[in-house]
Amino acid sequence: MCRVVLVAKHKRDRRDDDDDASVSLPLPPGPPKLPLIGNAFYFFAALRHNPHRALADLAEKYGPIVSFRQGTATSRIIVVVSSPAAAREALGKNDIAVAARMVPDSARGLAHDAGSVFFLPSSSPLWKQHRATIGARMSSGPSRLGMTRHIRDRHARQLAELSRAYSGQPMAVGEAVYGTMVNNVSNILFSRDLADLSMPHPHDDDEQGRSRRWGQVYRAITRAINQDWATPNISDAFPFLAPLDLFGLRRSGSRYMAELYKVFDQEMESRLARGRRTDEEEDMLGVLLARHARSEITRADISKLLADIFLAGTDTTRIAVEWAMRRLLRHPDKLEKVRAELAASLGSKEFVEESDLEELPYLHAVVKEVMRLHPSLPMLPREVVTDDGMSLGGFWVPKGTCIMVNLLALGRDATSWPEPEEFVPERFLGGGGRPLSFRGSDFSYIPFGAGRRVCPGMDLAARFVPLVLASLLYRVEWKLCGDDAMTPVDDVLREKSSILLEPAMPLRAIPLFTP
Ligand code: HEM
Repeated sequence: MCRVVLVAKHKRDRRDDDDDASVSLPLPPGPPKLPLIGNAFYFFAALRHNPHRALADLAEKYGPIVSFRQGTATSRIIVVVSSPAAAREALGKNDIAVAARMVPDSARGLAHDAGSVFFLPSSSPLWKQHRATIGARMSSGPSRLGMTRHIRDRHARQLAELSRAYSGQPMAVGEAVYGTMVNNVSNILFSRDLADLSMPHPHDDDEQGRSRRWGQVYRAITRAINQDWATPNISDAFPFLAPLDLFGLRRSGSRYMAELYKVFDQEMESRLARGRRTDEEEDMLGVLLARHARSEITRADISKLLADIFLAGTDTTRIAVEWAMRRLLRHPDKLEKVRAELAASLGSKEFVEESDLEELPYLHAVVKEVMRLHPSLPMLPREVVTDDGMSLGGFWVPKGTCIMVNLLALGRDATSWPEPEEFVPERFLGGGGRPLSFRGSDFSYIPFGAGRRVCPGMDLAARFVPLVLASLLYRVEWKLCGDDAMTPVDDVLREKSSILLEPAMPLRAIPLFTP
């Protein structure tokens, strides 16, 4: 984009307080800056809890493209994008300019960012190599995801058996689903179940037992890392203080990340010690170790990649299923439609399989509607990397700016979605509905992002989330537990946010097996 033209066009709108005098274009509007501390108060106070909501309030006040600084006039600028048109311009037209992510100081511990598929810029050869490795195992097509279909069927069946075994007793639905997601990802990574998905023993009810059960020990680690990465940090607002790590977030991030690396290191050690079995040659660790043997990747970078995939692929999918169950249990008519579709389509089959999914349009519509209302990753973070910055909605966005696309706001945009707050899966069905895909072409609906940094686990999630949901609902009726049933719906739908957006109230419900 010709900067001179933009300079001329916007010269009269210039905001002197914000930028270098050599850049004569206005920044997007935003909250006023206080003397000395700039926007620091806003950054720390407003963004601490449920930032997507605070940022939606900002959009109400200042429009769909808003800017503020993490601290004083020299701190990093954050630009929040909250409308489909602005998102199209940011992620579609400016795809190359924003093909990187801001690295929070908390992610720099153990130099995680330097080998991370999530944080490396897309110009990095290592990022390209990582994306190719993931693409080879996880994109759709008979030779890729198709090869691991039997593993997903096995895990979905295990979850169905577990909920049937719980018949008549309260079950922590999200915890069981998390264990299923852990096993799905750990099998893609190294062909092994990390979580034990059996019924708990009576002695498991102590603290230790609970953390062992259903992979909860990993959930605690991934949660802590997500929380550290999301917490507004003084080291980011005032980079000259970063070496002191005053909030301790880098130290804490390093500690939890080291625990995750340890899991993958042990897998590598044992495989190197005993040699690969043939069934392991094609899993991600097999491919990476073969590359390591050719000196194409270090062991440290293998751990970083595996940690990223584990972090990105487990709780995101668990959250989607937990929201779907939460919504359906409060909408018995929609729940009944899903169950009726399953019964009609599956007939006398014992368990749902991935091959059944094509015949279940209403189930898919439910999943899409859930991801519209509750995107697991509500704020899509990018960084402007082009030297000249970029123009966005008639504003100037300089290099180094962190762009946050508010996916929650896009999914609830009233100009794109009639009755945006209502749970209406039918809007995604044909015949007057919007049969949208997840592919990121319609910017009112991009739960997996868009452009070159689009989620590489999208095809896997688009298969596994409906399969897991169907496995919970097929031949099982669900009843809310007493407390949950008495809680008003607004409280039940309250959100808790770190990097991810999950139900504040974990779902406990009673399955009733109907043979
Ligand atoms: C419901 C499930 C999921 C949702 C909603 C989700 C959403 C997202 C979003 C919004 C992004 C940012 C995309 C962008 O910047 O344009 C992302 C990135 C990513 N996701 Fe997912 N994701 C899910 C599941 C998965 C799974 C199952 C995996 C892998 C097993 C995965 C791996 C990744 C990775 C590695 C990235 C970083 C890509 C990069 O920066 O190049 N995700 N995801």
